[in-house]
Amino acid sequence: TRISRPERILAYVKKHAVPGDAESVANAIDAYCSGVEWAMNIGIDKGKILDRVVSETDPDTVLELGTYCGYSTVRIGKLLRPEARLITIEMNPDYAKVAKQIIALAGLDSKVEILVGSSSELIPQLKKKLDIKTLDLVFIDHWKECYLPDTRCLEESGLLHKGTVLLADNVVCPGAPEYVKYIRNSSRYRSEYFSSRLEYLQVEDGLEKSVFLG
Ligand SMILES: Cc1ncnc2c1ncn2[C@@H]1O[C@H](/C=C/CNC(=O)c2cc(-c3ccc(F)cc3)cc(O)c2O)C[C@H]1O
Ligand SMILES: [Mg+2]
Repeated sequence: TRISRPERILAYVKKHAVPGDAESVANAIDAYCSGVEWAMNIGIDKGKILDRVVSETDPDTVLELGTYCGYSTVRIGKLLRPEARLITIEMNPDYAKVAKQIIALAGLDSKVEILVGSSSELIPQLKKKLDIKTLDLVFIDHWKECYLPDTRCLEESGLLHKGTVLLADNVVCPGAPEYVKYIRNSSRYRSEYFSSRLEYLQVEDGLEKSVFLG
């Protein structure tokens, strides 16, 4: 069988990116997905909103749900302070294998830890296994029907503090209606919608930023 789309992306990044240069890795993935074949990375337009939220939050500890090829992992990782940590959870071992190489190529492996498994199983273990107290930023970009149950799990695991930022991709396309309904109606969050476009296309999509109020 042909190599997978993530492996085709990895091959292109190996050929076109500069090792240790995270920006060139993200640019190579964007060039491939704009010019050769679409992939479900957050992309350039929503990526700029992600960059702004990460920079404004200036987090010590970040959790990402849904690594895929590691594109947003690299975009976030390159903005973090040296002592900050980014934990990213990916249930598909083949995707995790590609992401690990892309993150290493970007020179970010010292800041990033990839956990292979289901978020619903791993979130309750984060405090014990990874000595994490609380999370400053959570980027949510995995299966859309998992956004809400995992957010509830983060709350119940005591991983959110007053001011923790949740940033969810695809709240318009493909959409995460249960998550949006919950988070916008909850008195425990202050939410804001950032309108943008679906990665590499002219379709509307956007990000929902929600600050946990404790
Ligand atoms: C529960 C759980 N735990 C750990 N990893 C998990 C997990 N659920 C999915 N994952 C992992 O995240 C990744 C999944 C992401 C799901 N993202 C999507 O389905 C997705 C889909 C689109 C899209 C838009 C328009 C279209 F016409 C077609 C597709 C765009 C996007 O930005 C997306 O993130 C890979 C998967 O292995
Ligand atoms: Mg997405």
